[in-house]
Amino acid sequence: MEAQNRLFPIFLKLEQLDVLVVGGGNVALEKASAMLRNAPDSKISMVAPFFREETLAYLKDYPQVQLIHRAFEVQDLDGRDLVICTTDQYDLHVEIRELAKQRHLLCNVADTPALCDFYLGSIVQKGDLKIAISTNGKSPTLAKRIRAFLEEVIPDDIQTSLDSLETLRKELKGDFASKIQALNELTKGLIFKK
Ligand SMILES: C[C@@]1(CC(=O)O)c2cc3[nH]c(cc4nc(cc5[nH]c(cc(n2)[C@H]1CCC(=O)O)[C@@](C)(CC(=O)O)[C@@H]5CCC(=O)O)C(CC(=O)O)=C4CCC(=O)O)c(CCC(=O)O)c3CC(=O)O
Ligand SMILES: NC(=O)C1=CN([C@@H]2O[C@H](COP(=O)(O)OP(=O)(O)OC[C@H]3O[C@@H](n4cnc5c(N)ncnc54)[C@H](O)[C@@H]3O)[C@@H](O)[C@H]2O)C=CC1
Repeated sequence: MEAQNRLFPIFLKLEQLDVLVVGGGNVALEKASAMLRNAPDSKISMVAPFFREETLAYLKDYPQVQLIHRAFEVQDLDGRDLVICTTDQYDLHVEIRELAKQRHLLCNVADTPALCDFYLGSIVQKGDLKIAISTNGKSPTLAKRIRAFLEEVIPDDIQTSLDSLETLRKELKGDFASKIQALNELTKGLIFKK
């Protein structure tokens, strides 16, 4: 079947990357908190002439997040891996997107999908299990609803299964193919029957 949603999801180790958020308002808070909820040690810098109180209050618990209190300047992109634009300045976002392309750094423009190299997803977290949901940009609200549904139906003790499987995985002897076969057998009846 041909893919309808052609986005390719990956799971980033944000503590090893350097993220710049341009803007310090509501959307900046939404995107920064999405990263920090998942990766509390994320290396993030935020540049804005004005930071909303709510943003500052939230960031108090994350002293590693660097705040730069002025308008964006080109050198703010130096050494970054990702840039997320959240201001109310469309022309600035177009300019940053262009600068990011030249530097081969990935760019998200929160309110303009056409300018994005990647989208943030809705994230389900249960211990080590993490599920990222994308609606291909069509309805973030539906993504949020599906997240809430999955949070509800996935058992909280899924972590126990994961821990047992990790132990087993380490203990299993034999070649690659026989390990796969054993793990497939073991997990057959584990969850979600149709
Ligand atoms: C393309 C994308 C780019 C990106 O931001 O990466 C994007 C774009 C836009 N969002 C807009 C609005 C809203 N976004 C949310 C919420 C979330 N948005 C998120 C991701 C994404 N949003 C990416 C696609 C994800 C996908 O494929 O589904 C989530 C999943 C992740 C996160 O942000 O952490 C997070 C839910 C997290 C959760 O709770 O689980 C809500 C609802 C709410 O806040 O309750 C609203 C208001 C209601 C509405 O409009 O639907 C607008 C309109 C702007 C305007 O009107 O001007 C645009 C621009 C446009 O669509 O043109
Ligand atoms: N608030 C929301 O939930 C949503 C907002 N939007 C859109 O997203 C944009 C941003 O919204 P908000 O975060 O609510 O606005 P906001 O007013 O809370 O924040 C805008 C931020 O951009 C910063 N900024 C402005 N010029 C800058 C520059 N040259 N360099 C660096 N930072 C700069 C401001 O200092 C401020 O921190 C708006 O265009 C809005 O229409 C879209 C969807 C939802």
